[in-house]
Amino acid sequence: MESKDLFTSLGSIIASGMFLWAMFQQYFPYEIRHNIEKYSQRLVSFFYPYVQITFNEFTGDRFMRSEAYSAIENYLSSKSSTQAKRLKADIIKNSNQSLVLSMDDHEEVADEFQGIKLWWSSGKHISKSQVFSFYPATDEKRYYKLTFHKRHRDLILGPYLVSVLKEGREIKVRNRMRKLYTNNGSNWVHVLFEHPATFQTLAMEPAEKKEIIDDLIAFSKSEDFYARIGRAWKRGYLLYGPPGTGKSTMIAAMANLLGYDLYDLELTAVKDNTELRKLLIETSSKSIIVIEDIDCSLDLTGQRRKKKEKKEDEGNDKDPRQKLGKEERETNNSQVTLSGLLNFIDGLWSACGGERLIVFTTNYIEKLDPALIRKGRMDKHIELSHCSYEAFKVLAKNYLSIESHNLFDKIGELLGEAKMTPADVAEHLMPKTFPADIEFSLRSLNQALELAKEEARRVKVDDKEANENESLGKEEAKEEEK
Ligand SMILES: Nc1ncnc2c1ncn2[C@@H]1O[C@H](COP(=O)(O)OP(=O)(O)OP(=O)(O)O)[C@@H](O)[C@H]1O
Ligand SMILES: [Mg+2]
Repeated sequence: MESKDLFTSLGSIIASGMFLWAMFQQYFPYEIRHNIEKYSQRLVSFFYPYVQITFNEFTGDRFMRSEAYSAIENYLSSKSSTQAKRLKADIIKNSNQSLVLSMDDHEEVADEFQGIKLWWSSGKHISKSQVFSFYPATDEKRYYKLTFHKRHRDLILGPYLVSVLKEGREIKVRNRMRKLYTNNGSNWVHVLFEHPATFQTLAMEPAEKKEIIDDLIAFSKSEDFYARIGRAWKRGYLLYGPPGTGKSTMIAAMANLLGYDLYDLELTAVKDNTELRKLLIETSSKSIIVIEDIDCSLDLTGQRRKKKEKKEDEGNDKDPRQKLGKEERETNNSQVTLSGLLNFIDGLWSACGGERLIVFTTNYIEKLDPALIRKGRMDKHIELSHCSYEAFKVLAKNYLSIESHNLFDKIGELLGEAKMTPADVAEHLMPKTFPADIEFSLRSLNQALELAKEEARRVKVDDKEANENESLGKEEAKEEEK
């Protein structure tokens, strides 16, 4: 028998003794009773050197489940599945529909922290009114009880409980259903986020991919680092490249890698900076805030575009159709400004909650205001470009489950000359029959690449001719001038 069990039995004997005392207490005057209780408590704690802490499922507010209780439940789930004899099982509705096990009522599991042994037990109180009810007891109050030796009090109450709550919360985040939020005007609405993209299925150069994954994981683990250097725990990414190169796919892969929620912010639907601030304050920690096509969603080019529009409008005022277009544009126009957006990235609010990634995407990096993309705001710039041979191999593995084929070399060579996006390559590799006709898919891609190469060559010749004609024209003009 373990020493803790021995003490537990001793404790029960003493408790029984106390019960007997209680039976007689009505015959004793209050002072004597009080003294007896006081000394018996001391006696119990003298013989019973363990400390017990109870974590109730509901504290205070009956409808709010205690955060500590659910963190402990998650923390204990892996220990319960290996140690407890009776378990409770539940399905968590995340993308994997995983089964989560926890210990049933009145079970006990042991844990160890820095060589110290401690015990967690589960139990429930049933409120008196429910005990004799014919209906299922709904007023059950569950709790976890932690027992440890009193000489470890400081260590357990400090570092151990902190680590339990932290790990429990992390498990909860990993298991929870993640959400994709979109802004409907000034409110967020959400659906379950179930995008299957992962970095494994993302087609890009392996070294570059590894660098991004390492960067993301380092960010997610660097709470203490950001606190130490006095910066808000956030990081900005700018993804740029032509359409169909995998920018949106990479964002989904980021969310899946880190287990973060996604906030897809449609800036054109935000009325002004105040509304923007409200939306951003409502975002939760462990999330990615995405603004796609940043060059299209905001008048980031400042005065330039305004002037251009004004000029256009001056000329068009007489045409009623054009006028309608102008009015529409004005009503759709968001009043969010570049400085409002910069405030959102650097502002004080961004420190609330922490652990946020901010991702902008654009097809035209050169169109963006330098203030927006300077280092510190957008910490990492990632270019997603045309499909390379390495990227093609990932796609071939994803779509056709092949890692080599005699057409691979030819396709690799053509990819170097013809510019094709991963989206186009994927379209050719997508099986058109079941089971997939590998030969057909690769040949179709090969053919498309030949055509693209020919087209690229023709464009090059046309450009060259145009340049030659231009310089010839200039020379002729000079001659004429002479
Ligand atoms: N690098 C890639 N790896 C895997 N699949 C890709 C990649 N790039 C594109 N795809 C495929 O092409 C489709 C379009 O890609 P995606 O939407 O990510 O492009 P994008 O860069 O966001 O384009 P846009 O600039 O138009 O928003 C995706 O559904 C995906 O299946
Ligand atoms: Mg996209």
